[in-house]
Amino acid sequence: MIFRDIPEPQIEAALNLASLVFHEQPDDDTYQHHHAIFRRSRRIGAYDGHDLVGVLVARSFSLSVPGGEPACAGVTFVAVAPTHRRRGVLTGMLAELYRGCETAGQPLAALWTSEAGIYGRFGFGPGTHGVNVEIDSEQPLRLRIDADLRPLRLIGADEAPALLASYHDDTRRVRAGRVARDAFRWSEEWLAEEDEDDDEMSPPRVVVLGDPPAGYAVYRTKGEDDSAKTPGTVRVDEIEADSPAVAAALWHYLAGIDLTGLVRAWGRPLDDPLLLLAADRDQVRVTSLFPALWIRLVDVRRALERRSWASDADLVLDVRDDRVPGNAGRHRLTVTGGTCSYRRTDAAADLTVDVADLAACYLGDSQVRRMVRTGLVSEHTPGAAAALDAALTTELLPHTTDEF
Ligand SMILES: CC(=O)SCCNC(=O)CCNC(=O)[C@H](O)C(C)(C)COP(=O)(O)OP(=O)(O)OC[C@H]1O[C@@H](n2cnc3c(N)ncnc32)[C@H](O)[C@@H]1OP(=O)(O)O
Repeated sequence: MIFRDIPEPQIEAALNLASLVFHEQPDDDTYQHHHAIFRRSRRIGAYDGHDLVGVLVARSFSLSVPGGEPACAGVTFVAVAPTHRRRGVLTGMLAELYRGCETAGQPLAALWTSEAGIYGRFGFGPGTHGVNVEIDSEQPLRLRIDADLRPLRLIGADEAPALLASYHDDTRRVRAGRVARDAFRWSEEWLAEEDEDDDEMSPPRVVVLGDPPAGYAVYRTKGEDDSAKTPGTVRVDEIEADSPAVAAALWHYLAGIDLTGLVRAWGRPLDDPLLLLAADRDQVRVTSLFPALWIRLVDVRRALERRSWASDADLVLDVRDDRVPGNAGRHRLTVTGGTCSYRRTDAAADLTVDVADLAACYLGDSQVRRMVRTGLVSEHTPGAAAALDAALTTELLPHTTDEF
């Protein structure tokens, strides 16, 4: 088996392999869209002789981390021919990816899983979580604070990138785990006319409060479904607000749209203020909690050095990583004044941690102390886990909206 980049003339073969594996028959528009993604990305192929039997696409973007935004390989379209499963094709493609990340200066890789059981063994850990929230909007939404009364306005999806891109970038500075959106991402993906998963959904609607914007929401609607006994539904894809009062105004608007009786907000952050603002938690319910973006610290030293830190620390980490040997072993993490250095050492370890668990804690989502309590991380020096947690902590939990 040979692993190498897929040349542009073979994109069609790679797309055909992906369609076969994902049991899909994309229409023309979707095919062209996927073709554009493949053209713009690194494409790793697995070849059995001349036959392409595996594909892995690595998109290139920056990911917000506390105090920075390092380059990240966004892994997607991972597909192995049904004839070649469980023969190490995925393993080989990921090894090739990790080698390429070093050359490309990408200390991080990230992905959304199809099945959560696949990627932990390759060093990925769930770096952000999301919650799905449902609001019963057959009755007026009751919130515990007053809403900002400034007028709301609907803008065209084509106007949104120019008006909202810098606002969205500001949110990335306070919420780690967010992908940078270029013009292609905004127009062709985030605000695409058709919803790729549900063709009954309306085009995207964008509502803005304030000028300049103090908050906005992106949503789609769907009419009542008699057979499923589902009322007209508002699906909220994104809502950002400068203040709780602005958030309250946007939620009231979304819950008050005529001919709808249900608001479904997908993948909200665990610390979404809505959950505290709701006067009736039977009306505003969390329906599921799931790992969202999985993160891989491909280069642990660079990844740690690219983020900012909340408190000083001096700890020796013994990192286990059997896929990227350069990461493995004992390193001294010294944090002073918000920045860190991370150097190899022979000193005794304070903590032994798998690289996937370190990734789960990297953006401030998971706690090292919890990992110690559950037996995943070994603490050799009492207090070491608490010290690392204090240094990693962030004001807001990390959160990812964009699937890729
Ligand atoms: C980011 C994304 O694109 S997510 C989409 C992932 N793609 C899919 O789900 C499409 C359908 N599935 C496939 O194409 C393939 O089965 C893949 C990509 C999931 C796995 O590819 P393979 O080449 O068979 O994996 P490979 O042989 O390298 O297996 C590596 C290890 O992962 C394990 N593994 C592979 N698939 C799975 C799975 N679905 N669940 C749990 N473990 C898995 C293997 O058992 C093996 O474990 P081992 O090292 O302990 O023996």
